[in-house]
This record gives sequence, structure tokens and C-alpha cells, in this order.
Amino acid sequence: MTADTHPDLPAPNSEATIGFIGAGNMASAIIAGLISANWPAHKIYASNPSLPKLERLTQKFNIKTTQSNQALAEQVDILVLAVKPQKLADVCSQIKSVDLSHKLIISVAAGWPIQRIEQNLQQQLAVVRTMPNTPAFVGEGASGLFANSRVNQQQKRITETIFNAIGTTSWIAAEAQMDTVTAIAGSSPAYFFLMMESMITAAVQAGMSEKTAFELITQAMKGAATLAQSTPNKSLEQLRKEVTSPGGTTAAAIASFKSNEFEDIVRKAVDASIQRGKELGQLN
Ligand SMILES: NC(=O)C1=CN([C@@H]2O[C@H](COP(=O)(O)OP(=O)(O)OC[C@H]3O[C@@H](n4cnc5c(N)ncnc54)[C@H](OP(=O)(O)O)[C@@H]3O)[C@@H](O)[C@H]2O)C=CC1
Ligand SMILES: O=C(O)[C@@H]1CCC=N1
Repeated sequence: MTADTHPDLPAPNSEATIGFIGAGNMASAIIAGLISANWPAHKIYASNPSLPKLERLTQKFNIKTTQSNQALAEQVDILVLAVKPQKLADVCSQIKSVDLSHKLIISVAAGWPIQRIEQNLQQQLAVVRTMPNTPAFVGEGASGLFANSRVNQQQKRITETIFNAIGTTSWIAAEAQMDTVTAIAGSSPAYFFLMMESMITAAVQAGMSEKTAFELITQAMKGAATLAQSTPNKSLEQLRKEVTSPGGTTAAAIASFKSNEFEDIVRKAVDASIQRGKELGQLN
């Protein structure tokens, strides 16, 4: 056996059992991605305190569900911690008696450092800390991944397989950067939604129908992102300048953004998110 193989985990070919503690938004998005990627439904488990969310997942995907986190933790090869950071200590105390040493632990919780997860579970474990985002619901997620030193290559590949099912994945070199990943990728869809909401409000005030404004604005945002991704030889600044005719309409809007310190507003928001991530990682 090499360091890259693990006796209890099959190759990353959807053969392992995977269980989600917490059957909310992120768990549902990842489960939907796994099902689309042909992960067998009978190898996917979810646990949650309230039944309706479990029933919805069973109806939609025919996965296995339980209200017992402990039973789920005992059953699966890959355990995904998908509860709010404020609930993670409770979950850890419910499952710490389970021997997790041969399992891969994946956390999607904001803030919580891997070391704190291990401390709360009272075990040294192979843990991947991840930060996906809600565009995962449409297969367009962006997930940052960080593995501790106990995670082997096979476990890294299986983590990539899971998160590639909901979008793109980027391995992050230092765990300290995970709060930044949260600020710029986990949380950022909300910033873009706020931007689009604000633009729709402005367009409606200028007399346009909300429907037309929605169509134009969402497509413009999607198009700008696609253009940036498909033109790697041009910087974002260059792309921006190509829109901005001297003395034109864009220049007027950009000047207004700048005079209202848009860049400073964005920097402060990202810093606030990073700071909150650090706090969530320490809250009891
Ligand atoms: N939403 C997002 O955009 C992103 C979220 N995350 C992270 O993902 C995690 C989950 O967030 P999200 O899916 O949005 O949250 P949700 O509230 O949608 O899901 C959390 C789920 O956990 C359940 N839950 C609560 N207590 C327990 C418990 N003791 N045992 C098992 N399940 C429990 C809740 O059940 P009930 O509702 O019945 O109480 C709920 O279904 C968070 O840690 C968050 O930081 C990461 C990236 C993006
Ligand atoms: O707002 C939050 O705390 C979570 C983490 C990233 C997105 N939602």
C-alpha cells in the first residue's frame, strides 16, 4: 500500500458511501451534483434533526436519511459536516464516540479551523476544509479546498470528484486563506445579487419593467464573467477600459462609482467577511 491508497476507500469512482450531517442548502446542492455525476443514490446519506428536509431529499433523490448523526457517522466512508458553524460543536459532541480514523472528513462550515474540528472530535483525522458557494445549485459553484497533512492523494482526488460535480475546485495552499476564500467566493454570490438588485431598482426607477431589467442585468453579469474567463490574455482593467469610451456613458458611471469610493466599499466588505469568518471559527 502506498501513501496514496487507503484500505477503506475505493478509488474515486463513486463507490464510497458519503454522508451529510445537516441537510440544508449546501448539502442539497452537493447531493444534487453527485446524483447528476451518477454517484449511486443508495450510497448517499443525510442526517438532520427535522424530518421535512430529509423527506424532500428522499423524494427528490432517493437517498438514505436518518435523524441520528451518530448512526450516519458510523455508516459512511466520507463524512461531510454541513451544519452552521454555530451548530458544529454540538454535532462534534454527538459523533465523537465514533471511530472516524479511517474516514475522510469534509467540512463546509465557514470559519472553523481543521484543528478545532479534530479537537472537538477528540481524534486526529484526515480532514478537508472546503468552501463552496450556492451557484453549486446550477453546477457553477466555485469551491476552495484545503487538506490537512493526514489527507492522502486518493482522498484529495475523491474530494475533487465530489466538488467538481458542483463546479470548479481550487486547492488553497494555506489554511489561513480559507476565510478569504469564504469572503470572495463563498459569500460573493450575495454581493453580486445585491449589485443586481440595486441595478434593477435603478432601472425600474428610470421607467423600465422589472422583468426586462432582470433579463438584461443578469445576462450582462453572466456575459462579463464569461468574457473575463475566456479572455485570459486581457486583464480585467483592460476589459473594463474596452467598455469605457472616453467621455461616454460608462465613464460617467465609473466616475460616480469612484467618487463614492466603490473600491474602498468593496475592500471593507471583504475585510468584514474575513473578520467574521475568524470570529465564527472561535465562537462556542
Ligand atoms: N449557504 C451558503 O452560501 C454557504 C454555506 N456554507 C456553509 O455551509 C454550512 C451549512 O450552511 P447552509 O447549508 O447554508 O445552512 P442551512 O441552514 O441551509 O443548513 C444547515 C442544516 O443543518 C441542520 N442542522 C441543525 N442542527 C443540526 C444538528 N445538530 N445535526 C444535524 N443537522 C443539523 C439544519 O436543520 P434545521 O433547519 O432543521 O434546523 C439545516 O438543515 C454552514 O456551515 C455554512 O458556513 C458554505 C458555503 C456557502
Ligand atoms: O454567510 C455565511 O456565513 C455562509 C458562508 C459563505 C456563504 N454563506
